[in-house]
Amino acid sequence: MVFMYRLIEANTFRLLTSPVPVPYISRQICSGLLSIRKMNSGKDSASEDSIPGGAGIKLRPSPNCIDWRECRGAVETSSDSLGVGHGSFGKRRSKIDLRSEQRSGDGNSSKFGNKNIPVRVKRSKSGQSCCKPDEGANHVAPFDICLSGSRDSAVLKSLQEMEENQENVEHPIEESGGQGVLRPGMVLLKRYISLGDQIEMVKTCREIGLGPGGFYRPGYKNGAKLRLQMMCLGLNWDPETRKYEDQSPADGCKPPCIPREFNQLVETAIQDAHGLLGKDCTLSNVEDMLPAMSPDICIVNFYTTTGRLGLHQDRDESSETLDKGLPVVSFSVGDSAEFLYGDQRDVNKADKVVLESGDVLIFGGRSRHIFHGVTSVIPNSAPKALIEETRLRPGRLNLTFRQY
Ligand SMILES: O=C(O)CCC(=O)C(=O)O
Ligand SMILES: [Fe+2]
Repeated sequence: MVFMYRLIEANTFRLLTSPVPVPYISRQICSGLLSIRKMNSGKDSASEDSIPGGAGIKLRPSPNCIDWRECRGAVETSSDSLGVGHGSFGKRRSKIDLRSEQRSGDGNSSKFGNKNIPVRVKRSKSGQSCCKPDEGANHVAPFDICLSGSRDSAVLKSLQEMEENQENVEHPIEESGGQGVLRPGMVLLKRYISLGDQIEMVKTCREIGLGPGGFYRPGYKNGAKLRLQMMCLGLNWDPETRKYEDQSPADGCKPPCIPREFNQLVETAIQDAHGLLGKDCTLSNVEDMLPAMSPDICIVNFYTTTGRLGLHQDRDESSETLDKGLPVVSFSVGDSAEFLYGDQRDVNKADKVVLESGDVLIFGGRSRHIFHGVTSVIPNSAPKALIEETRLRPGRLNLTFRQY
């Protein structure tokens, strides 16, 4: 009943508008201020399942993005559910201890919050929404990255298939080359995120993703769609304009904030990557190879098992960020994926690595402009306990953090 209400309400609140270029914006939404000044209008051809690059604006992100915990419109978890925000996610590690953590008995621990209690979605007591979507447009309910109901046949089927699959399949960690420096400025931390933190990350993304500025399927004006669901935190990235803006094209809402715990984990991961790079005695300053950064943007993608993303460069951040080579930090959770990367937009010339649940990939410095993409998601490869705890749909959650 509550869920029905939620769906009806979501349909009333969300709308789908085609992304419209906003050359000059000075907008105030929910006390957030952002100014965008158009610098140039360089434009490449946009195609389905690729994210073309092209920096074109100068903007100043506001620290006053929506605090999704206080202002999440129709979505609220009960006080006994997520417990997010009270933990110390990401603070716990200063040394790299990767493969062992996820495999060992305590690998599912999380300081992020209470891990055992399922997410419960209900209407906010206040019914408050920071966002007043426009009226009269198409209404689309946000995409739910988790399946509802523990007895959902899709969950049971997925768990069963996963069990069968994982009995036969060799673990791809060895095939994928393990962790380390993949190329100058590009570091892979295998199984870096503990299972407990992965679980909390899924629950948090699910909760934010069901609220204002949540998951939707991005596309272009010509009707082509990316083969993924997306939600942007901090600032919204628009595939049509390839610009960062202060509202989501799906519902007109201001993007929710990046949870503090996510940013802490990013910072710790960069420090640990520096630790790895520091083992190379010829490097006098690891920051020359891989600069540090403070993320103010997080693009959260969810790929179903047929999802993918064409080769592209991430080059829509500010010229300062790009010139300094401030890294993109990517978290993978759920099913594994084949990730391609290389110097050209050519799949035949690209290198391949399998990104598994818990992996952190960092590319900055001389690798900041690499072409990269996801060619396939490997079905039934997610950790079983993650699916059991979160009911994450078959597929892969990916979070990429950037500094504008
Ligand atoms: O899913 C991934 O691993 C990559 C995502 C990505 O490249 C992006 O969002 O720009
Ligand atoms: Fe990218």
